[in-house]
Amino acid sequence: MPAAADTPLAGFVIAIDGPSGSGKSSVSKQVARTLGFAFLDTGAMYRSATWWCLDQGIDLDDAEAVTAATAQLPLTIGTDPDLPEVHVHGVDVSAAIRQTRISEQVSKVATIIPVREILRQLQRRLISEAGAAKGGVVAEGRDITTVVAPDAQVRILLTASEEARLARRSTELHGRADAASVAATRTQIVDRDRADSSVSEFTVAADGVTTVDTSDLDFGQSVAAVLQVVDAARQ
Ligand SMILES: Nc1ncnc2c1ncn2[C@@H]1O[C@H](COP(=O)(O)OP(=O)(O)O)[C@@H](O)[C@H]1O
Ligand SMILES: Nc1ccn([C@H]2C[C@H](O)[C@@H](COP(=O)(O)OP(=O)(O)O)O2)c(=O)n1
Repeated sequence: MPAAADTPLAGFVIAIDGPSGSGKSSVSKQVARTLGFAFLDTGAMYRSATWWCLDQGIDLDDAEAVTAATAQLPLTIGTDPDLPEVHVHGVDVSAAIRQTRISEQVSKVATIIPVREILRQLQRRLISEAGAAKGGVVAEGRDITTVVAPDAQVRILLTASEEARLARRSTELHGRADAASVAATRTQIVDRDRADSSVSEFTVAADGVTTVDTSDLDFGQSVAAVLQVVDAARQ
């Protein structure tokens, strides 16, 4: 359950967690579009904190400095699934936060516990505001079902085999999934998930969380599978 100080969330909340490349971001966006709900990409917030620290010349191994910078993070994040723009200090960082230099370093920031608490509070506030404005919100990340919004009406762990996730990310980054491209993608998927799993459990579903395995599903089938879980909860 949420910590005592947390106020209840507004709107219908769908929380989706899972490892890198499981389809969280793309599937959650499409589910939000279909339902007319808002969408929150919490990974983009960790990426933005990383971008901000690097921009400020902060050593990412200095946990205190990273925490202090995150506490002052001048972040604006869009919750429209068709316009999930991210600005830091007025700069549109939507593309910059997806660059390899951020992907390779974001786990350093995401594994600092006080940073997680700062972003958790901000995420709960954004989920509540977006849920109130649109009637519902799909929020995705690594700890939404367990830590940020364990009180969500729907909680889903979106998984896929390592092979499927590597092939998807390789196709996204390199336009193909041959042996060399998959090998080049491995650091961004396998190593990052290993680091991230030291602070969040996103490989095994917690009590009350429904697992949706997309290994053998195409994109449309994955969206349909999530919508089926949502429909069942709304009956
Ligand atoms: N079920 C699926 N089948 C095939 N490709 C998918 C599926 N789900 C997502 N993808 C593709 O895989 C890539 C990674 O998906 P993404 O949503 O970014 O994953 P995550 O947010 O979990 O890292 C994207 O290019 C996306 O279009
Ligand atoms: N709720 C969250 C969301 C993301 N993170 C971390 C884990 C990831 O390494 C980074 C970036 O997340 P993001 O969802 O953009 O990563 P992928 O697109 O799935 O590869 O942030 C987290 O620790 N907790």
